[in-house]
Amino acid sequence: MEGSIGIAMASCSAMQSAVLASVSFPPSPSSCCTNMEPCGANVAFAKPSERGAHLTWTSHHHLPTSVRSGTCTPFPVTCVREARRGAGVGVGVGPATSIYEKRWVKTADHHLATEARRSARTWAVEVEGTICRRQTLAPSPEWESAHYQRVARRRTQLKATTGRGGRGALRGEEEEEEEEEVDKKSTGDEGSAERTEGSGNGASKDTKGAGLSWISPDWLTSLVRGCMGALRGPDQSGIPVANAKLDDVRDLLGGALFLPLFKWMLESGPVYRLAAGPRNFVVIGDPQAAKHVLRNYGKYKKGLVSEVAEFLFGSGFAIAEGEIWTVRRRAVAPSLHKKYLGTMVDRVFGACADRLVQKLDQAALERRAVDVESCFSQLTLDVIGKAVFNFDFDSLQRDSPLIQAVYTALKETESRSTDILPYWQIPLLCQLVPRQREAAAAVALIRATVEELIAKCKAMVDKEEQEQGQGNNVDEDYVNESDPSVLRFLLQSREEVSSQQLRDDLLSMLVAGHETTGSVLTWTVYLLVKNPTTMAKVKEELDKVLGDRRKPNLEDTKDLKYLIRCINESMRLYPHPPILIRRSNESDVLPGGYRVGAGQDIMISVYNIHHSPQVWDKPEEFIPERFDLDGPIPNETNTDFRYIPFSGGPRKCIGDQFAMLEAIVSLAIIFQNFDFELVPNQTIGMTTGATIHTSTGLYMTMKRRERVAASAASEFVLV
Ligand code: HEM
Repeated sequence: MEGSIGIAMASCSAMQSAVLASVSFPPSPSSCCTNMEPCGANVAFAKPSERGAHLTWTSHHHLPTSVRSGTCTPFPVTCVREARRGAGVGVGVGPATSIYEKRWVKTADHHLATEARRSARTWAVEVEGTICRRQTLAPSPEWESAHYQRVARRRTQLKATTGRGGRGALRGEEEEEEEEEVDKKSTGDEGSAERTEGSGNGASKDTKGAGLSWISPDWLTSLVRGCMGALRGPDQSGIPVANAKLDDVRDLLGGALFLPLFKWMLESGPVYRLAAGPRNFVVIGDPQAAKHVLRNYGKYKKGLVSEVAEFLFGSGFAIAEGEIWTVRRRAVAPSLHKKYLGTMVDRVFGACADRLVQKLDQAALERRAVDVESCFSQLTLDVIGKAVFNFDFDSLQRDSPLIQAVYTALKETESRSTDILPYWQIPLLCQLVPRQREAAAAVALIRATVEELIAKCKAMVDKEEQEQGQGNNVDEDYVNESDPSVLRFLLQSREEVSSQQLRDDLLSMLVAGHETTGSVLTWTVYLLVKNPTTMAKVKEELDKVLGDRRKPNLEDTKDLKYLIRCINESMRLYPHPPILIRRSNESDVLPGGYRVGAGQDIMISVYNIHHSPQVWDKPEEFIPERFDLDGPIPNETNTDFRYIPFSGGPRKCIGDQFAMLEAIVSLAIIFQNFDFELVPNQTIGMTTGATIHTSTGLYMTMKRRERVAASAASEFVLV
């Protein structure tokens, strides 16, 4: 029913929660579980060859029992196959030590990786007779583009000198391989014979208009072309169509949705059409077009995102439209006022970060590696629990099923946005499909938790009012001393609101404020640990501004300018969410002359804008100094929408200041206390829920910093 894309997604979403690990070819016994924690549920292997031949297991259930049970017996990789595009599995089969496929597959591990990367094919790994892993290894767009241009140039030269420039003109094994790839790039057909002259790097960019750009060879694009052409006549939009291959789409569905979008931007330009089956998206990677869409909220609504996330957010204002959104945003936004933020800095952010320090302290003593991504997810859940509900999830100390539930639900929203058929609108099917049952259970858990917290707070407010006869008047900067939470503010202000609406609004805050900030912390730490000079500057600033004090206050946060720039730069490189979704209410023309029809689904790829070489110098490099230290904190307005990590326009994030303060305080406290080191030989892949996650965790070891080692005792008390 779902079609191939839906099926790929169903299995992928199940895979996300599965144990992921890296292996090398052949896996070495000594690599097993080194430096990883803990064995069993988090089995990981990290032993790359020098050429990076590690591959990732994506299905826990398919791992051999010995591994699943955590005994970690080394196991043989018996066979590697190539899964051919569109043809299922099973072309070349051979033992891992002598893999062959057609004429070019070599024998040892690094050859496999090189070849797989070069050809961007889908590889499957078979262990004990079971296919464990299937993943496309794509070459980097830069490599790919340079590579194919080089081959095309050489062919042209040869043609000029010898009159022969077609297939077979270049000699030597490697050259033949290159030729074959050029052919595939040009024609989109693996078995095809002659390449089309002049199709160079294989991109089907249409510089003259959309009509020509419908030349995409892939069947999906062709299908859409046919359907749209039949329904609407020739395309007049001026929007080129990305040359999306089925393998690209598989990748897109399996993990990091935003990565192929970036690849296609390099091929097709900053605004292009993605014809993913019957649904098609206009993908925007241009700041001016993004500004136009985000600022004109009347013309562009949330659209698809509201449809696919309704099962989670209900009528919560994060996805609501029209009157409900206007009224509820107006009611909730004032709760995050300046005095409230100061209270959070003093009483919540520092206290929660200090708990993390205690947890890391233990690991440092035991010289144990820790998955800092999980730690930050726990930290931010604890923070948002206190900040919104005055409830202590204490997830840093004990497992909270809520974290997994939030992740499962968000992953489901992402999956729904690219399912070919919205089968999840049929209640009966939802009960039958395991992915839907999991999602429903996750939502039920989140809702029950929020309802319980609201009920408790309501009872408290009623009791106090009975005892003290308090009125309903709430000042603009009202903060209840014993309970400074958003929930308390809202109950005290006695807005007319149904319990269900209140539940959905607070659930919106819980979900929107938890994963996002956790991911910002994760990637900022990652980038800083990878850039020791920058990290040294951060620590120097911390020592200068805070001295021996371990508790930054609201004023201090303004002086931690370099740390703030590091966070800004981290959110440029890793925006959360990387894609914003909108739908046009009416026909419109985007800056650049691109025409969109009414009802057009749109993806604003924040990732594309933030990584575009047309927008940023050295876009792939981590350079906090690119943002002037004495200038304003970068935002959508002062960068003219070149930098939009919190979106822009009326639906901009309401928690931006909250999140920045939380990140500054948490990182300040953590870096005051520890020096971090990356566990070597990890593959840090990316995948998405609503934010960018690592695909296998981010493992680090840490040491107490000398200067604070003596004062390990906590200063903070969580109120
Ligand atoms: C660094 C952390 C955060 C990032 C990167 C972030 C990012 C965003 C972005 C990009 C949007 C707009 C989505 C769109 O335009 O479609 C958004 C909306 C929203 N965010 Fe955040 N957010 C963060 C933290 C928070 C926090 C801590 C809260 C709550 C305390 C929060 C609450 C919300 C809400 C309620 C919305 C929906 C607003 C509306 O539609 O009116 N966010 N966020």
